[in-house]
Amino acid sequence: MTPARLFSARSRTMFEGMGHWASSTQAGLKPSQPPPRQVSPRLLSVSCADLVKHQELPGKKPLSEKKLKRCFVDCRRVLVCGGNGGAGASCFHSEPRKEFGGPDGGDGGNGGHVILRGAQCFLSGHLTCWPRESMRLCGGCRGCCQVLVVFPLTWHKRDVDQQVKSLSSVLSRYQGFNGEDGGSKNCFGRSGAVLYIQVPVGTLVKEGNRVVADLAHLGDEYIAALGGAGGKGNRFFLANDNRAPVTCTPGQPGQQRVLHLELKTVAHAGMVGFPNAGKSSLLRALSNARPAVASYPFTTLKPHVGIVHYEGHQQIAVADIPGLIRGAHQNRGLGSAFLRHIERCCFLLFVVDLSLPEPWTQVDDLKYELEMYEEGLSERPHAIVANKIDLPEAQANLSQLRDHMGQEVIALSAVTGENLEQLLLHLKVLYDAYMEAKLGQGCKPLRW
Ligand SMILES: Nc1nc2c(ncn2[C@@H]2O[C@H](COP(=O)(O)OP(=O)(O)OP(=O)(O)O)[C@@H](O)[C@H]2O)c(=O)[nH]1
Ligand SMILES: [Mg+2]
Repeated sequence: MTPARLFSARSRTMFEGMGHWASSTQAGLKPSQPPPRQVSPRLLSVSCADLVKHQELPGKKPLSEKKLKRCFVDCRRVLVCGGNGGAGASCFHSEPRKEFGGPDGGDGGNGGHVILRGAQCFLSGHLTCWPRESMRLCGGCRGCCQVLVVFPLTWHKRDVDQQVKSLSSVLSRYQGFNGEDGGSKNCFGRSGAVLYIQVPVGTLVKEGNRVVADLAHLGDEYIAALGGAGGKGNRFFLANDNRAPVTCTPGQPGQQRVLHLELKTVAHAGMVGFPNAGKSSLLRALSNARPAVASYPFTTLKPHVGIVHYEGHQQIAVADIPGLIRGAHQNRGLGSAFLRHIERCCFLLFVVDLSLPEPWTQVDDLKYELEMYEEGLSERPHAIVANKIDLPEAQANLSQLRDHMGQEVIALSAVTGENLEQLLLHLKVLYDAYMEAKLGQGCKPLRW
């Protein structure tokens, strides 16, 4: 299938050869097969390059990586307290000509639970107990349109944009809503509303060292703290041997727990590579994500996820993981903190800087680091992407890399857009294989 991105390119030239390309790829074109004769491969490359150049959004100043990093939090310690139950009432019915009407104290309402919910939402982790005037219904995404999500009125769209896939807005303490006390005339107190804490999909919930929940899918929920039961009113204690009970019970306090939230970025493909290999440049070329690009190492300080659109509304999420170096598993460079973001990726793209001598050593080192972090991680389905093919020294290294690897190497240039379409097609092949494997196992595949 042909990536829809190619069709949605702004370049007019793209559409000239589209008809042939679409029909032939739908007939089962493999990424290794050359495109059909009628279509000039150069035309496709040029359109990708155009895409790379024209992706800047007009009028929107991109935030610096440093500022984005400040907003990115992947660990949080949270104290969650369920709402307290309301107290039962103790009173007696009384009206003219019916002086001893019996006990009519109602029960207290139950305290509200505190629930963690995996949401792929532009709002994450916002407290729902701001003053009523500042409440807004979030209709912005599938994950939370039924939930009352509240945020301060002073926040702008740009502020909430940055909350995506981060625990930065999860507060250190959440208190559930209390149940109301019972009243006279058998009035039961209202139960406290459920307090939803929106956390990004891929959040692991730990209590001590024990993993208690894994919110790996959109809409996954975990009851972090139970609300306390409401107390009983004196009407509840009415019995044959006690026609006028005065007893009523107070509400139970809500459950209190200290939880550790840990975010592991969830994406279909994870880009792994040494600093300066061109991972961020590649993500910019493939998607609308805007990670910072610069010629110094460790430009990227947090994972970025970009979406690659394909025909039929299929979307593949690609994550740009900060650069790894030798010894990353021993906390060298940016350390092992970012290795955990690779764990959740369904398949990997090893991005190699082809302009450096002996580029195969980069792949070996990367695989070693992954293996040291978690056994079997380097065995995930993967592709080797040799970047910077536009540089003269890269051409000489390519054949050596191919000989050493003994598998397909996708040589491309993230800057000029040369051969990007081969990567797009290969991504789709990896994605299809992943979907098939998941459906074969009867598991729910990750959809974006
Ligand atoms: N000539 C050429 N330069 C490239 C290409 N891709 C990336 N670069 C350059 O390589 C440098 C590093 O690119 P980045 O995309 O920031 O690399 P990165 O892998 O994200 O680096 P870190 O964020 O530090 O891990 C930049 O100066 C890019 O312009 C390419 O295909 N050709
Ligand atoms: Mg980068």
